[in-house]
Amino acid sequence: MIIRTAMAQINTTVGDLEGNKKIILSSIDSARSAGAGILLFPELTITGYPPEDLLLHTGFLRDNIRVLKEVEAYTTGSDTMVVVGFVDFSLEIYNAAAIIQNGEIKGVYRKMNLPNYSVFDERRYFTPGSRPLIIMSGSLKIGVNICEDIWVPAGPTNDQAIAGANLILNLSASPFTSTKNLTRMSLLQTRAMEYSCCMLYCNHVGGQDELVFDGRSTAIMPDGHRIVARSFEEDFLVIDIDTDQSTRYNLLEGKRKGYCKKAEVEEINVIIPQRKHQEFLPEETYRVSSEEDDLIDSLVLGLRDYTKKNGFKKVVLGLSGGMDSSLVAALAVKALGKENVIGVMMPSRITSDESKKDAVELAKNLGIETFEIPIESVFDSINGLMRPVFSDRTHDVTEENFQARIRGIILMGLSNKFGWLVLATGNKSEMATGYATLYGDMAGGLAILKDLYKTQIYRIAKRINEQTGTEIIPRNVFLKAPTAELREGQKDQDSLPPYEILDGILRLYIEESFSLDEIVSKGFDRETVEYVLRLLQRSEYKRKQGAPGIKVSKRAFGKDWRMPITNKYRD
Ligand SMILES: Nc1ncnc2c1ncn2[C@@H]1O[C@H](COP(=O)(O)OP(=O)(O)OC[C@H]2O[C@@H]([n+]3cccc(C(=O)O)c3)[C@H](O)[C@@H]2O)[C@@H](O)[C@H]1O
Ligand SMILES: Nc1ncnc2c1ncn2[C@@H]1O[C@H](COP(=O)(O)OP(=O)(O)OP(=O)(O)O)[C@@H](O)[C@H]1O
Ligand SMILES: NC(=O)CC[C@H](N)C(=O)O
Repeated sequence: MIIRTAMAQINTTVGDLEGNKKIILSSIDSARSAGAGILLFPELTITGYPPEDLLLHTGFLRDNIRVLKEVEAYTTGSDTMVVVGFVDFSLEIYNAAAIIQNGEIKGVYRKMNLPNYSVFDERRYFTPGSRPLIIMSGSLKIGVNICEDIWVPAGPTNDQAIAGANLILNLSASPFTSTKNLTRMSLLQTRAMEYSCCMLYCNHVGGQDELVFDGRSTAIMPDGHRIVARSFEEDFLVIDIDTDQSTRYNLLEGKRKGYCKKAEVEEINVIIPQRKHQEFLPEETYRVSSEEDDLIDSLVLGLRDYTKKNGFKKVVLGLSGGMDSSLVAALAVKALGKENVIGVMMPSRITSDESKKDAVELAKNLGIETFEIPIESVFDSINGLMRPVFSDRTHDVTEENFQARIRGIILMGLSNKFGWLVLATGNKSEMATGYATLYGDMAGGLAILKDLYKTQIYRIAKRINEQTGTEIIPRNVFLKAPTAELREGQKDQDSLPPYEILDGILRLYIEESFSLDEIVSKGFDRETVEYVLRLLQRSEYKRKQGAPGIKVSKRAFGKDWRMPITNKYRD
């Protein structure tokens, strides 16, 4: 049996019910013109994902149902079966998929496995569904399920396959991490091959606060053949699926034989149009991108969507001539175009000529507008103002931080006056150790490097230069030692262990949850590990007040990291 299927990998926006509806309706038009019998959307299509506490407002829930009804009405006169995500609402709420055809909702599936780990919080809101769903179309059986349903062992896919499903439709909102593509792809391939099923997996794409969804929606056949949509951008895949391939593989390999018991499933009937010939079965299109390319693409999409979806056009940042601000500026230009990025040089008497030269060269290479606003007079003024109070106390970190805070005031002033979003430049190594000034260089709306260790930052910056084929980020920025330039001769490495060691320790503690002793057993010096973990533990208060970042790792500071501030436990 040949079915023409379409997957709409779309970039919806949380809470933009009308905007999302427009995208859904236009995808329905595309599916109709393509002659598709099935059109699949990502998880919670109507509300966007994750809607978080909007789900606690009945007005929002009702508006989502109203939009669903409008989508339902729009399908009148068409036999394309549309599978769209929405919030089902009847006293309790369910993360659900509506199966709609010709102006009628034929059935609703409620997600059974609600993820509640990492960045997911679905049990805070949703009640789990209780029954897998099968769509019957003559001898064709199609299972519908939602994202996490396919990740768990013995989930609904299992029951649907045992009940005879030869095609599985999964609506997904699976956020990017640097290792997710490999895990996800091998999972999907395993499911398709273990159940001898054809599978359509439609993932969301776009940035939503600290999350980035990378798309890569996938059609996968029982022989493991994969057709994958574009990453980090919208896409519309049309594929003719021969569902008999599932039947043949099942007979050949006998995987479902012996499962005579009928699984507990709900059945609905929908007539799905068939085709005579398989015209669209693209070549295998699965490709593995390099970690650096994926990271660049995810940061660019995360920054672009955060900026646009929050109503900003331009961004502003302090340009120090150091690596962090150089990389943020380069990524911002990739995301928004050079005309929408403004760099501000704010030298003090400590700022070296080398730093000034590097900042100017970077700005020139990127072609961005710059301002130079020296901070010396304000610094002198605040020192004068405080002299009677500080009396004979020696200069220390207080005065260092004044400089960072003056820069924060200037950037926020530019933001207020011109409506530019301030980009903070802090990285994960700094955020972990508290090596940043609260209300100073931590000021800003979005900290795009917040989930990248300093050692990764150098690799990504190198890759940006390779991609552009020029030294956009000047060579000297790579060569000189990192410095906060808040006191004469200061180097990061005066306060922190070398970044290779620091990042190694942090990664084991944050991403792998190792204990102090376990980290030491990996070959790190005990005193250094103790020092790093103390820094990490005592700077929690800073992270709680910092700008959101973009999650790209297994565990990011943000939704994924909920350490108490007041905490006496020491490893
Ligand atoms: N548990 C807690 N809960 C709430 N607040 C707490 C707190 N513990 C301290 N505090 C507050 O925090 C203050 C200390 O924090 P803060 O004022 O930020 O200052 P602090 O952490 O002492 O100093 C900032 C450090 O970051 C370095 N830095 C700054 C800027 C850029 C870079 C760079 O390379 O990128 C590095 C700088 O050289 C210095 O070593 C305390 O004076 C106190 O007011
Ligand atoms: N002279 C300066 N002019 C403008 N902004 C500055 C200046 N010094 C610091 N900043 C801002 O404060 C941020 C924090 O400084 P920091 O030294 O950590 O970053 P960096 O100089 O970009 O990188 P690195 O840490 O590799 O030297 C900078 O990224 C920049 O946005
Ligand atoms: N929305 C979901 O159910 C996502 C959970 C899933 N494990 C993922 O990251 O892909």
